[in-house]
Amino acid sequence: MSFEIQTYNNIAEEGLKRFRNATYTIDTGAEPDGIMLRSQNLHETTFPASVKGIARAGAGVNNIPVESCTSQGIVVFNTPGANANAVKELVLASLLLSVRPILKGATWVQTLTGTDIDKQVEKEKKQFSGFELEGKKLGVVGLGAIGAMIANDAYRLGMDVVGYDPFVSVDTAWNISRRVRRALTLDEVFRECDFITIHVPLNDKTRHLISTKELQLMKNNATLLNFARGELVDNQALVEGINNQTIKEYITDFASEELLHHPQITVLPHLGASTSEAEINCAKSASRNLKLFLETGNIQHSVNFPAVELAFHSPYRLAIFHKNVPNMLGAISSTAADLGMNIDNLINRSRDEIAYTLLDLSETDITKINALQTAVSALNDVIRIRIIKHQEEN
Ligand SMILES: NC(=O)c1ccc[n+]([C@@H]2O[C@H](COP(=O)([O-])OP(=O)(O)OC[C@H]3O[C@@H](n4cnc5c(N)ncnc54)[C@H](O)[C@@H]3O)[C@@H](O)[C@H]2O)c1
Ligand SMILES: O=C(O)CC[C@@H](O)C(=O)O
Repeated sequence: MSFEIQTYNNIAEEGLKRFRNATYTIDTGAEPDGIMLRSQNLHETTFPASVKGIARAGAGVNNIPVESCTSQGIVVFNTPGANANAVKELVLASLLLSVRPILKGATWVQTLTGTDIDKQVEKEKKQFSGFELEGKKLGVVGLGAIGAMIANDAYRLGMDVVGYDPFVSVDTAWNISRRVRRALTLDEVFRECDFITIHVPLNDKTRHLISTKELQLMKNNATLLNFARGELVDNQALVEGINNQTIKEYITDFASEELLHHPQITVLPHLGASTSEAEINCAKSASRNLKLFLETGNIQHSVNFPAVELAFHSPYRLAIFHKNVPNMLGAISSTAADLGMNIDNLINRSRDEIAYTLLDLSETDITKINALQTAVSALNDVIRIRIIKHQEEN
C-alpha cells in the first residue's frame, strides 16, 4: 500500500518525517490520501475522492468543513492539548504586559542621550508605573486544555480566578485547582472580573459570544483577552465599547482591519501556538493520528468519528463508515457470509448519528474482498468503505 500526503502551512519536520519512507509521498500528486494543515482555510476546497483523513496540527477545526467531511466519510483529526502550554504562556505574558507598561518604558529608554541617563530615568520613570495582577479577578471562559492551565497558573500568581464551562470534561475538571471558583453563568463572569480570557472553540453557538450586551455587563476598567478565535468577539461592538469606555482594553491574537491603530487594542499576528515545542508537538500528534488511520483504520483524536482501536493481524480489513441505524452489523455480517467469507474480528463504535465498523477478514483473495466491498457499499446507510491491506510496520 502507498499513500500520498498533502500539506498546507509550515508543518514541523519532526511530524513529517513519519511519512519519509517508501510507503508515503509528500506533496507530489493531485490525489492525496491524507491532508495535514495548520490554519489553511479548506471551506472552499473540493476534496478529491482519494482523501480519507484530514489532520489539523492544532486544536481548532473551524477552518475545515467538518460536517461535509463527515458526510463524505473523511475523518478529521486535531491535536488536543498539544499547543496548550504555548498559548497559556502567551496569555500570561499578555496579562503581565497589560498591567506593566514595560515595553513603552524600554522603548523610551532607548531615546535618552547624555551623561546623566540614570538621573533622567529616576525622574521620569513614574510615567511607566503599573499595577499588579495579585488580588485581581480573572474570568476564564472555556476550561479545556488551555483555559484550565491558565486558571491554575493565574491562581498561582495570586489572582482570584473564576471559571465558566458548562461542558467541562471530567479529565480536565480533575486538573483544575479547587481554588478556581466555578461560575454558573457567563453573566457572572462578565460582571465580576477585571480580566476575562476566552478559550472556547469557534462554532455556530459561540460566534459573537461577546457582543454589545456582554460588553455592557463588564467593568469599565476590564481587559478582555481573546487568544481563541477572532469571530468569538463582535469586533464592531468591541471597538464601540472601547470608544465609549464600556471596557478598558482588548488584547487579541486575531488581526482584523477595524482593530488596528487603536491605543487600547493590542493585536498579535496569531502567535499563540508559535513556539518550536508546540509546533513539534502538534505535527507529531497530527501525523501519528493520520498515519495510524491510513495504515490500520484505527481512529484517535477525531472530531467527527468515534475513537476506535482494534489490533490488526488479519490479511485484510474493511473500514466501513455508516449511519448509526439498527441492524447495520447484521447486514454487513450476512453480506460477508453470503460471499463465503469468515470474519476474524470486528468492532463497531458510534458517535451521534454516525458509526464506524472495522471488519477483519482471513480471506487473502483480493477479488473476493473487492466483491464484498461492492456488496457492502450497496447497503442502505453505508457512507464509505475502505479496504486496508495489512502491512509491516515502517
Ligand atoms: N491562538 C492560537 O494560536 C490558538 C492555539 C490553540 C487553540 N486556539 C483556540 O483555542 C480554542 C480552545 O483550545 P483548547 O485547546 O483549550 O480546546 P479544548 O477543546 O481543550 O477546550 C475548549 C473548552 O471550551 C469549552 N466550551 C465549549 N463551548 C463553550 C461555551 N459556550 N462556553 C464555555 N465553555 C465552552 C469546552 O467544554 C472545552 O472544555 C481552540 O478551539 C482554538 O480555536 C488558539
Ligand atoms: O498553527 C498555528 O499557528 C495556530 C494553531 C491554533 O490556531 C490552534 O487552533 O491550535
